Amino acid sequence: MTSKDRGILIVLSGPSGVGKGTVCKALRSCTPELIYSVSATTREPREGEVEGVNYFFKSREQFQQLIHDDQVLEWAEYVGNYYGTPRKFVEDTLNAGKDIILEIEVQGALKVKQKFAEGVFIFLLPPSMDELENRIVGRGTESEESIRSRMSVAMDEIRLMEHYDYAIVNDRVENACSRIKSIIEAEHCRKDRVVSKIKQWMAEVN
Ligand SMILES: Nc1ncnc2c1ncn2[C@@H]1O[C@H](COP(=O)(O)OP(=O)(O)OP(=O)(O)O)[C@@H](O)[C@H]1O
Ligand SMILES: Nc1nc2c(ncn2[C@@H]2O[C@H](COP(=O)(O)O)[C@@H](O)[C@H]2O)c(=O)[nH]1
Repeated sequence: MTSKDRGILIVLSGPSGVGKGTVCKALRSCTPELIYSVSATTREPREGEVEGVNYFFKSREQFQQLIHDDQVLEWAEYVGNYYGTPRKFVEDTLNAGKDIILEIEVQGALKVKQKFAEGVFIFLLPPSMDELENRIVGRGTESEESIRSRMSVAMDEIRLMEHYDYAIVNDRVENACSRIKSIIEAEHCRKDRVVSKIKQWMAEVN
């Protein structure tokens, strides 16, 4: 397998509450071949969250050890907690030729971009800032303080949108999901990815 036959790394970012998790869930149900990267975090589990499904929940000491052992591809401190992407799972998935999606905040996404410039970086936007706040509040998982912090970080995150390849408004989940699906399909048809496969076939024929 040539390096070009690796899977595609897709990074989905956007402010807290915009709907990344909801859109990802919809995407995964209609694209079962797409692999989802489960992050590690030091934040407390929310009601219903399951270890290894939503996150790998860690103490701060355990998380610092992961960083020390170079086991995270990227990490960031967000509203008082650490979040990071386990490195090996991502690398193994890509090497197996499968596509993987990371649902992460902006600082981490920019670190991934430095390492995987060929990745596909998608920014999810709310229809308006009022709607963003409605969604965070409506989810009912955050304290007043957490909502304030997340809304204030959201403005800084949106300012960094220019570093992304695509920007999608999450007006309706089905629309956002089908736009992301189209992006992934188009990325599979990028000339450089296809040309490397053709070259491989030609080398095998000769
Ligand atoms: N298109 C949409 N229209 C209306 N509500 C939505 C839409 N997308 C998501 N929501 C709702 O908004 C809330 C936040 O969504 P979700 O938890 O997926 O956001 P998130 O970006 O993953 O947040 P976080 O980064 O904090 O994990 C949820 O209650 C979800 O049901
Ligand atoms: N840099 C990273 N950010 C991550 C990762 N996993 C999740 N996140 C982002 O953190 C915020 C808050 O998440 P929440 O579950 O507490 O609401 C959100 O933007 C997530 O996308 C990660 O591995 N690295």
